[in-house]
Amino acid sequence: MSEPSWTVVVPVKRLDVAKSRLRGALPGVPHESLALALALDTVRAVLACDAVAALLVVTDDPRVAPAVRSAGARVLPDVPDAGLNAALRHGAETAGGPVAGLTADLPALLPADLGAALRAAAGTPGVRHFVADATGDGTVLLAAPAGVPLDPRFGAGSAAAHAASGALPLAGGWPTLRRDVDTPADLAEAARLGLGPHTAALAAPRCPAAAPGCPGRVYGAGMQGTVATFDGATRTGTLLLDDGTELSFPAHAFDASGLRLLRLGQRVRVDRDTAGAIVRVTLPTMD
Ligand SMILES: Nc1nc2c(ncn2[C@@H]2O[C@H](COP(=O)(O)OP(=O)(O)OP(=O)(O)O)[C@@H](O)[C@H]2O)c(=O)[nH]1
Ligand SMILES: C=C(OP(=O)(O)O)C(=O)O
Repeated sequence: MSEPSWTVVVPVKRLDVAKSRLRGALPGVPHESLALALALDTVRAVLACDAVAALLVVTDDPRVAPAVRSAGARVLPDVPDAGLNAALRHGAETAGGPVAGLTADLPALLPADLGAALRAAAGTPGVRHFVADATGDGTVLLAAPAGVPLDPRFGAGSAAAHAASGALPLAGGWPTLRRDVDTPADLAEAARLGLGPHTAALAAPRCPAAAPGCPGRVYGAGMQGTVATFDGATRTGTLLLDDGTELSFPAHAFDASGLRLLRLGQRVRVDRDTAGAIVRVTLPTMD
């Protein structure tokens, strides 16, 4: 485990105008509540990441600010209120030290994926690094070492823009980091990876039939699968569920099992809470 050193800057647009391509994705859910849930699940993962020293959320939204503040973030006003890159520059100038800009639409983000990317970004000193989104066109993370301006170029085609500006792409898999959510199809993909509790709480009740691809798909107590990967250092891993989907599990879900390790191929049961968050990965025979 490395020293936490990064300040992460997360810009959050005013909820009434944010995530316009997602409008109506969850019938019956107010759009602002969905946009807020995406941001809160992103923030939750950032704050749980062992490579992160501080989180700055740049926002003027009256619901976002108190919610992220009580989660442990520092809130900065959206100065100069000139879009995403201006907000990121404002946060980065306030930060000092190594700083990373991260989008607020990563509801499946696992702290281990973010931590691995930040550690990789520290690999080439003096250079900015970025992580492209799942399509390869956009950017989810831009990281600058101490003393190097963040110089963000988010927006359409930002992966190419960041590369052209001298930033190096990071090649790790990190599926939960690369899964930004702009459209209903993206939300279904994020659900396949495992939604954070805020988004799952909104999505789950809308999908009682647990249809494949449904954004709210939830595996209830008793869902079984086998261990596909397990990292003893982070206590996280992935499962291959019996319905053929892959599911990442966080450290606290492993810790709740009382087990000392998981073996690849081992059969396990997944317990989730009513909001859909994975609370325990355990042996099928254990209560
Ligand atoms: N503070 C701040 N954040 C912004 C602004 N514009 C975009 N963002 C944030 O930047 C990130 C990436 O933006 P997009 O994915 O394009 O999100 P969006 O503009 O809300 O979504 P669309 O309306 O669908 O384009 C999200 O975390 C947004 O909340 C802005 O003007 N100010
Ligand atoms: C802001 C970006 O795009 P999107 O709207 O696809 O999240 C980006 O990828 O830089």
